[in-house]
Amino acid sequence: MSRQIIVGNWKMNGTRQDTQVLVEALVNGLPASAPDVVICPPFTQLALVQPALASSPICLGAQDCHKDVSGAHTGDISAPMLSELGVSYVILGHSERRQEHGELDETVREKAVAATKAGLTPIICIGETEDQRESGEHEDVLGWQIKGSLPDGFAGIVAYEPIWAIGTGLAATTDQIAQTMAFLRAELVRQFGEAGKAIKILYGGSVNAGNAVSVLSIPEVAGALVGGASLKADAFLSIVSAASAA
Ligand SMILES: O=C[C@H](O)COP(=O)(O)O
Repeated sequence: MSRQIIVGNWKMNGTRQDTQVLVEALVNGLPASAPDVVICPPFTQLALVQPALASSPICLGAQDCHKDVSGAHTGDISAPMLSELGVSYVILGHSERRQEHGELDETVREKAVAATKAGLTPIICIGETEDQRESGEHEDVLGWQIKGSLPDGFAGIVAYEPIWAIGTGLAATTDQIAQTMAFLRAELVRQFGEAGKAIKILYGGSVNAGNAVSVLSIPEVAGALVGGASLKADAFLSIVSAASAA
């Protein structure tokens, strides 16, 4: 299997002091045989974190970007602005933005095009609700999200995050993850042909130091998108080490 990638999504957390302490611990504690590691602080911390990563293989990511390069979009940040800050990955279509901001698949797709043009690697999030999982609609929902959110020629990363597992401490079971990953791989090949085989698929949703080894050992799981556990250096480094061993 190609190198795994562990992405830490800090969400709306972190004072400057917290950030300095966390980043120093991650840089100093990163194992020698680490997988690819990306940390995604809030926008306000990007300029602070970037220099701290200068001598580290840890990459800088952002939690969203606008589809336009500039314009009358109050409160938004463009992909070129992120690129200027040394950002190389960007999370798009996270369920917390789809739900809180009514973000549509089409918007996510347009953002992915803009991010790629700016030299960023898009990490596009998809996931079903608890009701959709319980009613057996989840594969239909995920198929539509893949078809609607990923642009032609997509060469970024997909993160499968069942909404009902985010922030709950209850990750999907290894069987649920394995079945869904196999489905997503088939959908990616259906949409992109051979290129669909190379698109990395991450799992996100209550990944922690206790379940990381089992989750990251599942076929087709190319890494993890980690929320809460990414805010604690020891927990996040345990997940990174688990990826090294997977
Ligand atoms: O982006 C990260 C996902 O929302 C997972 O968050 P979590 O690890 O706190 O469940």
